[in-house]
Amino acid sequence: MNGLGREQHQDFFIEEQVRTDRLRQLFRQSVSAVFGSYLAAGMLCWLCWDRLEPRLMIGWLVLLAGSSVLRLSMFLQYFRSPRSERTPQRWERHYWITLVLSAGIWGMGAFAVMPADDRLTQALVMLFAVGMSVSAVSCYSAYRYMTIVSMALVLLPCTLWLLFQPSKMQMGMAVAVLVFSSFVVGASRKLSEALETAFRLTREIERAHSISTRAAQTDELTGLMNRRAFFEKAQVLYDQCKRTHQPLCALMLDMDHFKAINDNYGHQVGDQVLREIGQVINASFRQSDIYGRLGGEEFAVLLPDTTLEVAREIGEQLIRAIARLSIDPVQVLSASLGVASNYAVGDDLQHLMNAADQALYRAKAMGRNQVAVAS
Ligand SMILES: Nc1nc2c(ncn2[C@@H]2O[C@H](COP(=O)(O)OP(=O)(O)OP(=O)(O)O)[C@@H](O)[C@H]2O)c(=O)[nH]1
Repeated sequence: MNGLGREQHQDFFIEEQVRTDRLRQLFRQSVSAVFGSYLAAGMLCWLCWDRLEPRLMIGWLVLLAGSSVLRLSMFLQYFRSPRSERTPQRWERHYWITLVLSAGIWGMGAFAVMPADDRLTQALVMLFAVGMSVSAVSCYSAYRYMTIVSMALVLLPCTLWLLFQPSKMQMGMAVAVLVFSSFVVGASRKLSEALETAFRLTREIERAHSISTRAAQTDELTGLMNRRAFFEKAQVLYDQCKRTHQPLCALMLDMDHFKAINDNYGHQVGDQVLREIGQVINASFRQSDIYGRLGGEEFAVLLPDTTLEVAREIGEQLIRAIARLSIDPVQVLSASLGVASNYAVGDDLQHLMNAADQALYRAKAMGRNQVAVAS
């Protein structure tokens, strides 16, 4: 993937993360809406029990209870599902369906129970409907269109009916509700934009942090871990092997006569040699092993759960692989390697690395291009 392609891919990835964050926010914020909408309807029915048609109220409350149970079971499924399955693709449609159903039942129910000739009760019904629509702003702020649709479904049936009534007071109430709603819709846009910006910024900061952390831990030339990252990870591995009484071996590798390669062919060729050695090392070890470039032409590897004999054999294979490299115009390439085991040397990482280093210098002293084991 080229630079532009990678950037587009990362932007797409951030967009997906922001959508997932919005969905999580929606589910977290709106659990209370299920109880709130049922309570509001229940309270309205209780307050107006003598003024409204009981059969209609009971029918409304039963339908609302059904849609609330449906919504609650969706919330339960969402919160019980593994994080990897809480995706917008999986949940947004479900959410929309249950939202439209419950807001529709609320709005149509309020319209059905509204008496044609009792202004006080009409005002009370409108008061509760307006309260419901205001709470939609706080519950669905992560999804602006959900706010608007739920407000419309709750408010419009009663409001439109009032708008076309002959009385000035009824018409005025409807117009006031519509004007008030238009302000709420405007505010919901600002709120959802602010939320989305906050989610995007958080994700971008996380991405920048992970890029800078990776850069701080990586050796630029070879792409392997740098010295600091190697010793940080090595300490964790060393402690873990010590706790679990696992054998742990260290390999120290140093190129032979590397100065001559630089002197004879130039620094760029020297750099290319280091890059290719980095690739050989990268391809030679397990995921559980730790390896990095300690500096110059020196590399280190830690092999958990590995005996000294096996580590020595792995070291032999590594210097044979390096000797087989053909990097034009370099004629001959070789490396020396020292091996040590945590069973044979002192009680900390530094001792283990020093022992492998001393073995490396013995390999150099014995004529290079070979492996020496710490005694
Ligand atoms: N091209 C290149 N050279 C480097 C880099 N880092 C260190 N060097 C060179 O590596 C060389 C190391 O030389 P020495 O320490 O004398 O080791 P050597 O020539 O390999 O000799 P022995 O280790 O004794 O076999 C020096 O010339 C450094 O300048 C690097 O990142 N790129």
